[in-house]
Amino acid sequence: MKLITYPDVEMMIIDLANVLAGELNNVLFHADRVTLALPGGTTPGPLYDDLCATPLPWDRVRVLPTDERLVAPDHPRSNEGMIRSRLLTGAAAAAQVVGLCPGADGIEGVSNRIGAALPIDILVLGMGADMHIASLFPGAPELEAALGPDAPPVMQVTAPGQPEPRITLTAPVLRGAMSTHILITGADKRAALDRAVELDDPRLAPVCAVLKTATVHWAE
Ligand SMILES: O=C(O)[C@H](O)[C@@H](O)[C@H](O)[C@H](O)COP(=O)(O)O
Repeated sequence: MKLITYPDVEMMIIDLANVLAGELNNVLFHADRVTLALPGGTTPGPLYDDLCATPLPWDRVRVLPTDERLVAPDHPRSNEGMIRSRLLTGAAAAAQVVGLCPGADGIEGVSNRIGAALPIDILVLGMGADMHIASLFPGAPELEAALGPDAPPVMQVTAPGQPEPRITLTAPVLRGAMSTHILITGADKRAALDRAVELDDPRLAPVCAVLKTATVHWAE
């Protein structure tokens, strides 16, 4: 794990947006398309506000939410909706979002749809103070299966304490990313990160599924 500590959140956002722009361009230098997996939640919005202004061939960028609440894309709690409103604007309006919201073809259909966008090239994750990433929550009955080497690429899971069930990319897909960034702020999440490093067990701290190869970006 590499940990970068920033003097403030604004500096962290500016730096990470630059890093992501560089990584996206590097992939696009030798590939037709690039898959960028992004979290929902409240932290990454300002990152998307910065990133969307980056001049790059956004029409060759596939954006994959790391997870989704089981709500319609136009619902205020939708991660896809948040990503569309904060990232798919300006230069980045031409990017393609591959959503996780199941249609009539259910989770099978989601799995088929995201297949063409895998493996992930560049992964950005948030983390909860309970050490969850995406919607891999400690204590969820489906966690063991979602962490396993034979997990399907995407699963519907329980999210303890959350208002609705979730759809999440599973650990093998997240671990398969070429580059992984974890974006966290505040003392609670910094303490949670230290706890995860100590536990070193994804069944107790799901972030451990990707931590060893991740760059963690943190500001108070
Ligand atoms: O659906 C979601 O909410 C996210 O994908 C989730 O994994 C998020 O990254 C963490 O819960 C941190 O959320 P905050 O950024 O709101 O603290």
